[in-house]
Amino acid sequence: MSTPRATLILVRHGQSQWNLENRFTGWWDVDLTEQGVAEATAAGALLADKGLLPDVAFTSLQTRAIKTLHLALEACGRLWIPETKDWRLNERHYGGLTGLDKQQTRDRHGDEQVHIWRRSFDVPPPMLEAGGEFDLAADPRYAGIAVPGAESLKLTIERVLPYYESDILPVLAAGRTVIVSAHGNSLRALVKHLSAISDEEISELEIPTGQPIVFEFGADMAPGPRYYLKDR
Ligand SMILES: O=C(O)[C@H](O)COP(=O)(O)O
Repeated sequence: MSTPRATLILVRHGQSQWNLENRFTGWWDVDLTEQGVAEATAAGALLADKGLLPDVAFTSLQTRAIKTLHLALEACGRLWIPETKDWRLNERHYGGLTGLDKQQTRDRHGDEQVHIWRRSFDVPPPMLEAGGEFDLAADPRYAGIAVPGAESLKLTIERVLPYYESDILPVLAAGRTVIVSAHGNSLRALVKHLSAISDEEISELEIPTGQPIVFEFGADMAPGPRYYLKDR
């Protein structure tokens, strides 16, 4: 009997309150908006409609991704599947930009600087002030974890990729259909690796909210081209 084909479904959380307010979010824990709830439910309905049903789930420690996962799984009748939450799937840490309005930050520092902070490969945003309003060091969910002060995409990749390789890839290699509900930049990290996107070209890649992206793997576990499930 042949092993079923490994399939990876990536979903960025639905619209969050700070996506709506246009604020830098990173590790700060904000909830979904009403539109975000609708997007997450629609993502699950699409999985059901296309008959692509996940058997195993992974998500971050952040409410917006966890809720997106649960809403999507409920919509496709798969709330019962095993799920693992891990900080290594968290959004990249926005450091000292956390909580700031993205437009006001552009007005203050210029479009180019903000683009570098948001989309460069290896320039991290300014460090978060320790002990300030957005310091998560004392948050019990991060007990025992060295919460970063700021992360570039490169630093994000340095924790997402080892986790993918140690925890997600073996499940895929067993021929399972895996769903990962995560964040714009933790998913850019994964897509960069799976689609072999260069450090330069990755600045162009945007991940829309609530839109399942699919990779099917070959028998050699090489990922095929990615596609949006809505287009199939
Ligand atoms: O953390 C955030 O602010 C967003 O989720 C992603 O932000 P970005 O589009 O600036 O990378």
